[in-house]
Amino acid sequence: MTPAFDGNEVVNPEVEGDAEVAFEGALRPKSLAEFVGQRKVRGQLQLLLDAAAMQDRTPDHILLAGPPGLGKTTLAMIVAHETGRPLRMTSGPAIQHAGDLAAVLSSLVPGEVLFIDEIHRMARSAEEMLYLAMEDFRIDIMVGKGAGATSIPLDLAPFTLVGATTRSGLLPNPLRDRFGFTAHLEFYETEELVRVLHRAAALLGVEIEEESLREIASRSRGTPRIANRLLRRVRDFALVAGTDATLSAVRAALELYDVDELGLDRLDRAVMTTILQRFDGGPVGLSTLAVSVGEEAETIEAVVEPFLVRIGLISRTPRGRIATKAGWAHFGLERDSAALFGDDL
Ligand SMILES: Nc1ncnc2c1ncn2[C@@H]1O[C@H](COP(=O)(O)OP(=O)(O)OP(=O)(O)O)[C@@H](O)[C@H]1O
Repeated sequence: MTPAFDGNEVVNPEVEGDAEVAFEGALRPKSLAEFVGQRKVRGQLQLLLDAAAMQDRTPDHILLAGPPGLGKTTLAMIVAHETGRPLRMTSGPAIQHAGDLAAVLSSLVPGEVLFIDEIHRMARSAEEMLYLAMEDFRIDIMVGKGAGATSIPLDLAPFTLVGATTRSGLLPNPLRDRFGFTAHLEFYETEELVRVLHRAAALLGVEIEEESLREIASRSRGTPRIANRLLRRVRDFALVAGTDATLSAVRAALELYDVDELGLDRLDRAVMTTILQRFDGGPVGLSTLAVSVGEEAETIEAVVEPFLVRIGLISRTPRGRIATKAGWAHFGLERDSAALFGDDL
């Protein structure tokens, strides 16, 4: 279900209207050479694809792990494009029974790239079927029930599985072990996002100055998807205001959309102020935090936390999340004096 538009869709990777999806599709790089950043992963992937091509076989299965919007779907598409094979896309939540997976696997053509997004959310029974499929390109189809049940082996066409997950820790070891290569995607540096934005601005025909691109990049939570969306919001802002996309237009647009100088959005700030004020800096457990801000624990863990940890505003401890010195400072608070500020920062 697509949540209602609340003016914050620009920085919430969970919200995707049709226009946003079409926009993303148009901006996706088609080859590894066009893919910005993630230098190490690109090199590793290139080697894997080249070796498979030299031996005329399907590339090993690939697991892509990392927060939303860093390019997992894009990389899956690139694997298909670079190998010249068709791509089949599905997602963990769509595979609720082993039969759902059997239907997909049995219809793959030789060499096809199968992309399973959110692979950690697949049904357990399907996971077990996938082990055999990944290893031996074979599945066992169960026919009948109870004492009369028999399993019929079915050979599959060789395929490359590309799995994507925001929570690789949730994948069972037997599944994780069957991937020949796991790529951990990292948040992007500002300079890399500037390159992503240059490319997007050229493709969208947006005229924008270098310093404006840099400002957008530095406030994009290290995430290309967010950078591209902010660019679109800035373009809209400049269009409606009848100005160029100058630095001051960028700042005004980002202020309008509640994106602060570090790129924190409304949910990031809600999490931070809850830790700082309601729990006096923590430690606070994930589920308590999720209830307090009215958001799913999974969203907090996969979307909000990785970035707050990366920029050093919180740290994760066995007892829960705690605000760091920098976290207190960013909100103009100090631990001892925090209690004086009440709940409405
Ligand atoms: N390295 C990159 N260079 C240029 N553009 C990128 C790069 N990575 C991602 N993008 C752009 O960011 C957008 C989001 O990327 P993508 O959908 O691949 O992310 P994702 O990791 O699959 O996210 P999710 O897990 O939420 O599906 C796309 O429009 C894509 O063009």
